[in-house]
This record gives sequence, structure tokens and C-alpha cells, in this order.
Amino acid sequence: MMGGSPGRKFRDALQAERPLQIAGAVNAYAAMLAESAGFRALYVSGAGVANASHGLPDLGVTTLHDHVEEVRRITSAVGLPVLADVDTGFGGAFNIGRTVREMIAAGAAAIHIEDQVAAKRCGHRPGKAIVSVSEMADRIKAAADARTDPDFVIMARTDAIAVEGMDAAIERACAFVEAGADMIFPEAVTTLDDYRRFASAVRVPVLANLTEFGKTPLFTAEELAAAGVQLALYPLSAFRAMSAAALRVYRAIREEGTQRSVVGLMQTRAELYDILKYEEYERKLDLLFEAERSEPS
Ligand SMILES: C[C@](O)(C(=O)O)[C@H](CC(=O)O)C(=O)O
Ligand SMILES: [Mg+2]
Repeated sequence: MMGGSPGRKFRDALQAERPLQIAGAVNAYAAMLAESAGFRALYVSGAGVANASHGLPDLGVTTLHDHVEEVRRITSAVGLPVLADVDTGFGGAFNIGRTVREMIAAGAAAIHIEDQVAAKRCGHRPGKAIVSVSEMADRIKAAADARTDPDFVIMARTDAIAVEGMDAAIERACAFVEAGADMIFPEAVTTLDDYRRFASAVRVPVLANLTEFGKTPLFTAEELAAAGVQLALYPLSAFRAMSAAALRVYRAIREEGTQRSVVGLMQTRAELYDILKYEEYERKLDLLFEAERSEPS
């Protein structure tokens, strides 16, 4: 187990694996599943917080508190470093400072903050609008200034490719690094060559967002490594799979009057307990009660 602050652990994980694969986890149990599958880092997706926890679209409706709460639940359940999506930072400079402090207190290792206007959209949908380079640079400065742990990672996301094109997006990314961003998340990249261009221009780690049904092809880790990408994000992959499976189960029960045809889709009780370390808890209870019984009254 690597030691240090969550930010340190995230930076160490990046050294241990190229690209560092980061798994989206929509709740604490999903985080445990990802940990058991061997991931070294986790992601709290803004879309995940909105869709999975609140039944809302990813349109800037959720609050700092909603995101922090999700991070806290996950960092309480697993020891892996967590990258948290904070959308546009939840307000002006003071709000962004508060966002960073609250995220550090909740145990996050890193945040990504984007250059969309506050009424943000999913990065893979049309109709995005972005703030000026200087306004976004101010967001980064406010975030970096609020850091209470120097290893806490501030990642700048730019949504500019869809709005202003590749050249402008690369120029922006360079300005954000200048303003203090530790890593860059270019959103909705469409080719490996574009990743290569980003990686060689910014000289800090670049993240590829491999969200399904979006604008970025599902490049492999190997392809991304060859293009100089250092972080590979799978924000909603497990959530999409869980949702499809859940709907099949709900429908089968309604249509067939029994769940028998879909039991094969389910994780068994034994598998669930294995992930939760249920038996360890039971043993602890037994020991506690034994101790109580043997205490003289
Ligand atoms: C990465 C992302 O910001 C998220 O909130 O998970 C989304 C993912 C998605 O909507 O597929 C985004 O790319 O905007
Ligand atoms: Mg998001």
C-alpha cells in the first residue's frame, strides 16, 4: 500500500501505470467493485452524481454538497485515490476555493474543473459555450491557491475543441498550465493524433475521457500510451452496464411474474459478501459478544 496524502497516492499511481486507468464509481459499493478488479484510481463523475444519485441530467444542476457527499462515501469505503468532477467549480473564486478545501477534507486526491459557462452541458453534447481564457485561468488560480495539500491535483478541462477548434483548445490548455493546472483534460477529442498534439504541447499529464456513445472513439490503453496520454478515464462504463442489467431485471419481474430468467445476471450473495468482507464483520461481532459474556458482572 502506497502511503501519503490522497493527492500523493494519485501521483504515485500515475507513475505505476501508463496510462493510469481511472474507473468511474457511482457509489461506495461500485468503488469496492472497481478496487477488487484492480484499478489504482477512481472517479466521481458529475454526470454520475446527477444521473445516478439524483435522477437529474448533467446540466450543472447539482451542487458542491452533492459532489462532496459522494466523494466522502467512496473515500470512507476504499483506500484508492479519487479524482472528482467539480464541473465549473460551483461559483466564483471564493466558491472555487471552498470547493477545493471541501474536496480535500472529503478525502479527494484530485479535481477537474472545466472552462464551460456555469450553465454547463455534457462535454459530448452540442450547444456548449465556454468562458474566456482569462476567466478560466482565474478559476485555476483560485483552485491552486486554496490547496492545503501541495500534492492535491488540479486538472483543467477544456471544452474548447467543439467550440473553437483544436488550435485554440491547445492554446487554452497551455494557458491553463501556466495558471497552475497540474494536468489537462481535453474534452471530446476525436483522434489519437489530436491527443498526441495535446500531450506534446502541454508537457503535463493529459487525460483521455473514454465515455461511451460520445465523440471519442474507444481507444485502447495501448493506443493511448503510444499517443502520449497518461490517464484514461472510464466515467460511466459500469453505471451504463448496471443500468441496462437493472432494467432487464425489473422488466422480467413485471412481465414474467418471477425473476427466475434473470438470476444469471445477478451477483450472488456470496460474491456480495466477499466484496463487503461480511464474514470479517461477523467474526468481529462474535469476538465482541464473547468478550462481553466473559466480563464479570
Ligand atoms: C466525464 C463527464 O464529465 C462526467 O461527468 O462523467 C461526462 C461524461 C459523459 O457524459 O459521458 C462528460 O464527458 O461531460
Ligand atoms: Mg462531468
